[in-house]
Amino acid sequence: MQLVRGLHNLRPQHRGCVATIGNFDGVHRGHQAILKRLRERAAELCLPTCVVIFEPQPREFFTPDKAPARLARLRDKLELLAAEGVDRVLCLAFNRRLRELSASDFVQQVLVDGLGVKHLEVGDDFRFGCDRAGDFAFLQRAGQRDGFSVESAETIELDGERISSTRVREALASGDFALAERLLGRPYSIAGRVMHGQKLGRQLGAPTANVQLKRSRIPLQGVYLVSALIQEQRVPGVANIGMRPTVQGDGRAHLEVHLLDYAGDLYGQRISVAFHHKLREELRFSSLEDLKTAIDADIAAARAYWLGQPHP
Ligand SMILES: Cc1cc2nc3c(=O)[nH]c(=O)nc-3n(C[C@H](O)[C@H](O)[C@H](O)COP(=O)(O)O)c2cc1C
Ligand SMILES: Nc1ncnc2c1ncn2[C@@H]1O[C@H](COP(=O)(O)OP(=O)(O)OP(=O)(O)O)[C@@H](O)[C@H]1O
Repeated sequence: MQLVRGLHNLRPQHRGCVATIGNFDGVHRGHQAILKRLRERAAELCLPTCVVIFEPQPREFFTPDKAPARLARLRDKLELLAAEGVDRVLCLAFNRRLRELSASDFVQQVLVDGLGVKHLEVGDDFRFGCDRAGDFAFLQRAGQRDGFSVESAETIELDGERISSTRVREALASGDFALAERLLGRPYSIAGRVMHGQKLGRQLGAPTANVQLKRSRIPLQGVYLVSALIQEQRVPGVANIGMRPTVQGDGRAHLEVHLLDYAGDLYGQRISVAFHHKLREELRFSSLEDLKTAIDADIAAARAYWLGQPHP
């Protein structure tokens, strides 16, 4: 999959494609359905598929403090889109210039002059351009004028309700990982490189892999039953996501994973941590001894859980 950052990096050979536009945060089953349609249309027209995304996402630009925590950072989003068979991603910087672009200028500059779009696939609620003035009817008129077809994908629902990134975030916040998995079509996971920590974990009897988060806001906080994908092997464990109030934190959220019966060296490796069940909230303990007792209980709960389950 090819990544093109910014309109100025589009070349004549990028013209002519089947495209869709959106945030695609989490690449959930609604997104997957649109991407499937995109692949089908692309095969019919013998053209590559292109997904137009924004970085930051529009809400992060408008209200950085109120925008919801991302399900996936850009790197993970690109990996998920590649796994869906997307040929090209055009990543546009969402800034003042883009925000002020009218719907017709967006169509002209991005879709017509930039991408030479032949077919556009959008969700039924899709809106774009300054003040969200562009909608499906607008795109259809533009398509008739500029020579591209537009199709509105049917809404994908689960249990009678539309699947959305917002709904995945709500499922995670309420600890409903089974629902998150049904919305995403896979368990919710966070990937990152294992970094050196304070080396306190060993002292606590639970060595932990510190997974670099590289983002300030995470849609989860607390202690979880997890499994980590390490060189294509699933290893069960327990994880804490939070500020570690008991030890001297650095004011940033950390993801720390203790893997059951695992002794390998993970430093520098990129691992993917899948979340299966919430055990408890993160707490401030009055001593390291109390924290150790709590972590021992978390590990015992994880062992009991995995005993009753098929191996992850
Ligand atoms: C299963 C688990 C549960 C944890 N729960 C808490 C907690 O409730 N409160 C807290 O302050 N830290 C908690 N921690 C984080 C520990 O403080 C942290 O792992 C320890 O300080 C080791 O840090 P280090 O790897 O940087 O040495 C937890 C860690 C694990 C693995
Ligand atoms: N459940 C769904 N069924 C069909 N199309 C969808 C569904 N969810 C999103 N889409 C479409 O996928 C494209 C990208 O969606 P986008 O990520 O912007 O929205 P979303 O998943 O609904 O997120 P949010 O909850 O943040 O609004 C848009 O065209 C959107 O209409």
